[in-house]
Amino acid sequence: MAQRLAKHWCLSAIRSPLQVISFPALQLHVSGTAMRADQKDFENAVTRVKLLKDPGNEMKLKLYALYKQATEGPCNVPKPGVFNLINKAKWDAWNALGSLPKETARQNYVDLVSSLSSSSASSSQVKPGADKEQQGSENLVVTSENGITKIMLNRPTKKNAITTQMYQEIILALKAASKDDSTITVLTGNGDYYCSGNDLSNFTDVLSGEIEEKVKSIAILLRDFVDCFIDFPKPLIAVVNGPAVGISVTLLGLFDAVYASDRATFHTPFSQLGQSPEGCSSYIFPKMMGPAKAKEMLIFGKKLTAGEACAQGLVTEVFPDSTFQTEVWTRLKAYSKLPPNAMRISKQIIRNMEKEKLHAVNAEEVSVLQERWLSDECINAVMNFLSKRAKL
Ligand SMILES: CCCC/C=C/CC(=O)SCCNC(=O)CCNC(=O)[C@H](O)C(C)(C)COP(=O)(O)OP(=O)(O)OC[C@H]1O[C@@H](n2cnc3c(N)ncnc32)[C@H](O)[C@@H]1OP(=O)(O)O
Repeated sequence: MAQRLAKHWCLSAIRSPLQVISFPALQLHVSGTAMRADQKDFENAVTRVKLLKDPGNEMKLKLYALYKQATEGPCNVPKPGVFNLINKAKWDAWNALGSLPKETARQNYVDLVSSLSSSSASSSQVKPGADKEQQGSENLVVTSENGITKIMLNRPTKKNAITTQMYQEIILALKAASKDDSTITVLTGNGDYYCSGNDLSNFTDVLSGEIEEKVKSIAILLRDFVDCFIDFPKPLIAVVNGPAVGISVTLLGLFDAVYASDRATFHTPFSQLGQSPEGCSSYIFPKMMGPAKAKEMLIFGKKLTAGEACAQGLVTEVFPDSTFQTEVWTRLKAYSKLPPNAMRISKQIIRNMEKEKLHAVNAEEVSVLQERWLSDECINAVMNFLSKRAKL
């Protein structure tokens, strides 16, 4: 079974030989360690490493070598043949560690993952108080100006589909925005789409035997991601500039205002994808729009127009596309001048009634999804989407 799943999810591993080096391999020899890493630290680092921005092949080899040394000790397997490029590179890296003790390798692995995590974090943070500060990455542009922090999905050629790296960057951007001196935070998309949801390639960069681990790390990421929206302390506004799909729709229930262009549509094709709802929508949508309308969306995948979404309470207000940006940003500038503490406190008093419940719903949705991602229904639906687009 595991082999069959891995075969399905493995498509994207067929590019350059070193691209298929798997992430638990990511290790480097770092000396001068202050604290000893225990087995739990090591396991956490193994989980975290899969969520990092791709650090490049050289670093992946270092991580691989340290991982092998930490778990199996010195390399004593036969050297792969000269044409077996990937395995030979991995063997060379492991063998180069000689008789490094397992504990040292484990510590070095943990230290290296920490250093990679913090450099990836600092590269996407908005500095408090920045005026028109531009941060983030190519795919996520974060700016802060006139009391408004704007987080913009910037992958228009892929309809702003969210990669695992972008989930992490959004978490960091929200954490930074919660502490900066802006009064409101806005999430929007660049191009004709607001967001096409989860990037369906997120599961494909795995090697045989790694699918369960990968799914587990994505589940942790999803839970942290949604938790950030539940806990976000300031007014959070979605500027829905075009169609929205999947998780970008379900999350809207956690925003404080949702302004939509009349070109926007709202689509949650979970059953079609063999998946199930997330973003606390299984709880918020029925409360917001009544069970009948919520089930039409979440079970049957009915796509709503902006007007319909507004009538169901998912959208605050719809604007003509031709004047959307001007009208919405004028409105937001006015809101950003309201007393920030009063807004935070009002948000808090509303959210606190339900916070615990929302965290519990999030945990339950993620646990169900984790199983769904391993189901034939889900694998077949995602493979179907990806294979239609595969360029040979
Ligand atoms: C880690 C936590 C996981 C949380 C789980 C969340 C659940 C979800 O979000 S489920 C929703 C997943 N999203 C989808 O099912 C949408 C899939 N995309 C589409 O159906 C269509 O692309 C579209 C209706 C959004 C747009 O169709 P259109 O004909 O206008 O454009 P395309 O040619 O199809 O797309 C352009 C380009 O973008 C790529 N792309 C679009 N959406 C995604 C996506 N979700 N994942 C990966 N790639 C996507 C598409 O493949 C095209 O790429 P190429 O130009 O390279 O072929």
